[in-house]
Amino acid sequence: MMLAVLNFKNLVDFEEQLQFLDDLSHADVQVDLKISPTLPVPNDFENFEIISQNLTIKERTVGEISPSVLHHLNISTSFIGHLERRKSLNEGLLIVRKRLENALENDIKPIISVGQYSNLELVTEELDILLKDQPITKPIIIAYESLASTEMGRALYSIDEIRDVHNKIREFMTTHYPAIDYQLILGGHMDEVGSPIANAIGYDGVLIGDRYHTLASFQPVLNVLNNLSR
Ligand SMILES: O=C(CO)COP(=O)(O)O
Repeated sequence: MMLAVLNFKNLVDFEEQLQFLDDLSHADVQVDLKISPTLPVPNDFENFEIISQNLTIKERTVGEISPSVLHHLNISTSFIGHLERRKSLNEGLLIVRKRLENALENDIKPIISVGQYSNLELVTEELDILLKDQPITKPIIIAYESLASTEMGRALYSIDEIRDVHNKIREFMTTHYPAIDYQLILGGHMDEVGSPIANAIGYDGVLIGDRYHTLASFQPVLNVLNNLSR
């Protein structure tokens, strides 16, 4: 089954997000769909999973989402170091590592985002900095995102490029972290055209941002994802 992660981001009106969730709860969803609204809401929908956009560090701090809040909402998956968050808030990899430690300690499945640099070698270096010596014993999700494509609002990569990234990350994980069970997803202007290509290359799923604000606008993508999952 394809994995599809939908991330609403902070500029999408929250009422609109709630309406989208409600409409989706009545829709035909065949794909493993995970959705992160700006504010986490209880994970009690039947045909998709609510996940968190962020998770705090272990030390005492203010204004961030704690594992306890997520457990209360029955949420068990969270983004760790989403690329745009890291860039806009100038957040370095060491703090992302601390978020990951907190996720692992509290049984929260991390979606680890990489792709800060477009250079292939740097993608696996970034991944290595995050994974090194972390006690990962349960499945994780690795999201590679073409950050430039998200920022520019169009697909800036060629099929060869996203295939190279896919093969490089798979090879790196097999060589350096053979014990880690992971799903690899692709982000960066993914839509009804890009999703089948990602699937054909071998990605386990796609990461989609805030370009769709209503079920009606998302429906063509959902139809394609449903078909890929059947
Ligand atoms: O950042 C993303 C998802 O979190 C991807 O955004 P786009 O789908 O708009 O490129």
